[in-house]
Amino acid sequence: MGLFDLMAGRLAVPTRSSIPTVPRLTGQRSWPPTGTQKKRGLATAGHYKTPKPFNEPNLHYTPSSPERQKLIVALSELRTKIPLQVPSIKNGVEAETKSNAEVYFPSDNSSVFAKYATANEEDISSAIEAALKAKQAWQDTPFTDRAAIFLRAAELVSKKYRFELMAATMLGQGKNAWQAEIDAAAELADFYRFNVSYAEEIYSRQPTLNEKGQSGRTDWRPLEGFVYAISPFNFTAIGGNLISGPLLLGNVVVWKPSPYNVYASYLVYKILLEAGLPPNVLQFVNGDAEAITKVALSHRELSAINFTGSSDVFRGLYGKIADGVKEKKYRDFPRLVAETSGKNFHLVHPTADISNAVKHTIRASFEYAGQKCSACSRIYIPQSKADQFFSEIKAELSNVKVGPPEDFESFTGPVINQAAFTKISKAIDAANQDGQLELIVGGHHDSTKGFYIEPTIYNARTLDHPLFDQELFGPVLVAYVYPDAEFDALLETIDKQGGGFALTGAIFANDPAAIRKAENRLRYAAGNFYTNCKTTGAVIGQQSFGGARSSGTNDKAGSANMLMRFTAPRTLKEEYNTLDSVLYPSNA
Ligand SMILES: NC(=O)c1ccc[n+]([C@@H]2O[C@H](COP(=O)([O-])OP(=O)(O)OC[C@H]3O[C@@H](n4cnc5c(N)ncnc54)[C@H](O)[C@@H]3O)[C@@H](O)[C@H]2O)c1
Ligand SMILES: N[C@@H](CCC=O)C(=O)O
Repeated sequence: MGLFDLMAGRLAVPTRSSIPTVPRLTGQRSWPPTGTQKKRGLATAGHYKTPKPFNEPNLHYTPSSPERQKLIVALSELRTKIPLQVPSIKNGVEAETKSNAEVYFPSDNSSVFAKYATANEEDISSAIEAALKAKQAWQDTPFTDRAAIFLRAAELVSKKYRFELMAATMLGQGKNAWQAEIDAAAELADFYRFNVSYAEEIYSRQPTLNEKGQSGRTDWRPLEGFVYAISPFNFTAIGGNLISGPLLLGNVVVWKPSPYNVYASYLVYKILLEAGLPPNVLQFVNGDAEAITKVALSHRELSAINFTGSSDVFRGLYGKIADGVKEKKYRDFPRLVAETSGKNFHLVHPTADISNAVKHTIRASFEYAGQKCSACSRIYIPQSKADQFFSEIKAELSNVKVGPPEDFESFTGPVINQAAFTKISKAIDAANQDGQLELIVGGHHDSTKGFYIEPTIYNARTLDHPLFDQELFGPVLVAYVYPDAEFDALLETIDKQGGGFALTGAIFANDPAAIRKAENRLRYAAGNFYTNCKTTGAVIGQQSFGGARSSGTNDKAGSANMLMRFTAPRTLKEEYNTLDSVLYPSNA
């Protein structure tokens, strides 16, 4: 089955063959392009329109569905290869592995999930130089061909490798089937398809006015040096996206994924090679985050950072880059693009449908153990509805199973690692003893086998409790019950608290005036604000994603705006006439 069959929408039957190791990739194109490939590119004349992007239809993994069967097979096949190996890669080929680091299963903390090769300073410098060397050929590659690689990758993600990517995401990151589906299958494919159309949209932005006898163009150049992408553990799609926007626009990228997502990221890297990405255009490096970053941030040709992770890490990067700029270390002022932490809120109005608000809150706070930057971790409930809210949420939570990702009944999985478990369990232990907090539900943790935290809700007696400001990144929700008449004043408090973050927020109400009031007063409290809907679950192409204040640079993942940050536009003007004289008529 070729690319065009896939693009025409004919479904490939997912095969259960696993992704081959890097040197044995079947579909990899040779690079630089051979004579034939070059000629084929040049023979194409016309303005190419990329296919209209669409959201990958979700599969639902119901008990007797074929997709559940395929996923089970993929999980057991992956398990036969444990511990999974992630080699170091040079020039797109597996290199001799110098040292190995290990990561454990979040659901089984005594078993190694994957081993990965760590790069030393010299390896990172070589990776940067190799990327820079590959840059000219890549940026000269017609957009049609760059786009085709990502469209092909979207097909590989959503079909041939769907279940393998999901299995890696489930075992490595502790996601259940649905969470893996919306991340590693759907969102990743969506990013690739939509980014192609965003890039096309940018390229089509051209001057519309010209003097007679002149023409103008905008040359949407890639940035001049290299982009350094650093991705978090919690979404396989985020790493895949951080690299794809810059690459599509002709940039070269050095990618350092999270160690806690290392294997799924490796699969993404290999899929891109199989889809035809020239090997050196993307450098996949693993190892000590600070050491790798030190080399990248010392390089004169660092042109941008594309970061997703915690605000504190980003603050450190920002500071180091600012120092470098002051010292004239860089040729450019490096672009800083970051999506970071949140302390996201649900605001329940007295007119809200409480049962609906309860269900959305459980999904927003406890799906994937609260490890989404968008997870709801603070909620404000009107006094008149508090009893109903708490009793319904307790009843609903009694049906929520906490357990390993491979158990299809599990709703809340483990948290990612020992550090996360220690941080969250300490906070719970302290909260359980805190006279200002009433435990509504949960409050237990257990790391005997995996890193499990029970979905936990506290009702705070005061609005100034520190839990309203601290991002725990776990399944812990703090509530405040407000007097119904104090809704307006509460809006001011919600805006001010939340640790300075401003990522996502939601109001549940059936009063249009209250909804508009909240939208207006909370204008800067969230980059994504939803009505009668949970704070999580932005869909690419529908809700571009990101927040300002301490939640990032708000360039919005899933938008042309984000891609724009990785271009250095050049303005071109051409005159077709000659000058008759130096002096202007007004000089007479
Ligand atoms: N806003 C968003 O879109 C978004 C999306 C996902 C996650 N997040 C945030 O990410 C965090 C969770 O992810 P995480 O635990 O992987 O975050 P993290 O900040 O610990 O790590 C993110 C990345 O930075 C690297 N890193 C860590 N320390 C570094 C250092 N000193 N120098 C350079 N790189 C360093 C890590 O290895 C990883 O690749 C949460 O705060 C969450 O809110 C935000
Ligand atoms: N975009 C995702 C969150 C990504 C961060 O972890 C959502 O909308 O839930």
